[in-house]
Amino acid sequence: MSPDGRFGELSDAAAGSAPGSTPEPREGPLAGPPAENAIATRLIDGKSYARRLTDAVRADVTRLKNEHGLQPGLAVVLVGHNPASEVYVRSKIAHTEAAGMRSVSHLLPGSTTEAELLDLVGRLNADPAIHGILVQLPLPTGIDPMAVTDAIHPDKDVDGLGQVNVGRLTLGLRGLVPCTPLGCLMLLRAELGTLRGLHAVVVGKSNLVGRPMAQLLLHEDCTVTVAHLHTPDVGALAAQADILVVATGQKGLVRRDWIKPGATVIDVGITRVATAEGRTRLVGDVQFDEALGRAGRITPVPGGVGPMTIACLLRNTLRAARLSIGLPDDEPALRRAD
Ligand SMILES: Nc1nc2c(c(=O)[nH]1)N[C@@H](CN(C=O)c1ccc(C(=O)N[C@@H](CCC(=O)O)C(=O)O)cc1)CN2
Ligand SMILES: [Mg+2]
Repeated sequence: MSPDGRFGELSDAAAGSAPGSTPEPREGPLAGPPAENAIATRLIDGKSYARRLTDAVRADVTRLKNEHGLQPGLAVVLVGHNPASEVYVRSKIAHTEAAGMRSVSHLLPGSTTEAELLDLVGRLNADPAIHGILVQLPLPTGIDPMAVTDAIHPDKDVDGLGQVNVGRLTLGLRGLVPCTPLGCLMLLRAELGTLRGLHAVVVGKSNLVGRPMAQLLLHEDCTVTVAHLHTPDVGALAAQADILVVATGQKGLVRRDWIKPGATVIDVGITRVATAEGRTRLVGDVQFDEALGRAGRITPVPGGVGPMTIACLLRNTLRAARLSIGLPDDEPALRRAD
């Protein structure tokens, strides 16, 4: 982000807002209102934002190949058989290839040891054709995720989870930012324009989402409250939020009275549940039907935050490749915390 707190040109364009401007209310799907005087809740179409970001990345990849003979390469590592992780990894590989990047995948058995995984990461660190390395989480028990994410070279750490990139984000220095919170921020900026002065409540304190999300919102000059499942009366805190980001993995945690009327709600949770018809469907951490008519804007599940995670992964990989040959960073530095 630039000194005025905005993302660079690509991110702004992809997320649909002109640099420095507050976007006009735009047309989009409106849900509700279920009752008179209720708010017409706007659904934030993450799929559409992600498509635009992915298109922009694909165009930049073509330019990078034509002008510099460089094809960005992403290595994805999956250990063991977790059905959800297998879906995400397949999707990452397909999107990487569709963006014109080189995709390398390592699908390892659940019996893989931490030492074997660290050895693979070391080889990928040394491979000049690989610009981004991603180890899919969660890892099987017995492998320390911190040790593995931290073994990835900081310049190839496209998940932004290693100590160096976490430190850079905290200090407001340029670095690679975790994909899901980066995607949430792009959605928020595109929908709301400046976030300065807004009260953001982040429910969830994971290294993957909650903590980096809070840091990003602080850099936007939000007042940030971080709550989690052990926070007493978390609903009353949430109800003070102009921006409510929920990333707990507790399906349906957020009820209607947790939402300040008109607030923007970003639902990061994804849980697969069985339906009465014997099928399955995905639900978020927010009781979606209760949020309609109450929230000003909300990300649906599916089709909200999830697609932005993969689009931001492509964006981070492109950035890592450009930086590897000394091209200027098109993502301006984060604002430094005072
Ligand atoms: N190393 C990482 N591991 C994990 C990450 C991550 O960012 N890095 N995030 C999640 C899983 N994830 C990507 O890995 C991910 C989750 C969800 C989606 C997504 O597009 N969801 C869709 C629905 C997909 C479906 O039908 O199942 C949506 O919400 O619309 C993409 C990526 C944990 N692990
Ligand atoms: Mg999630």
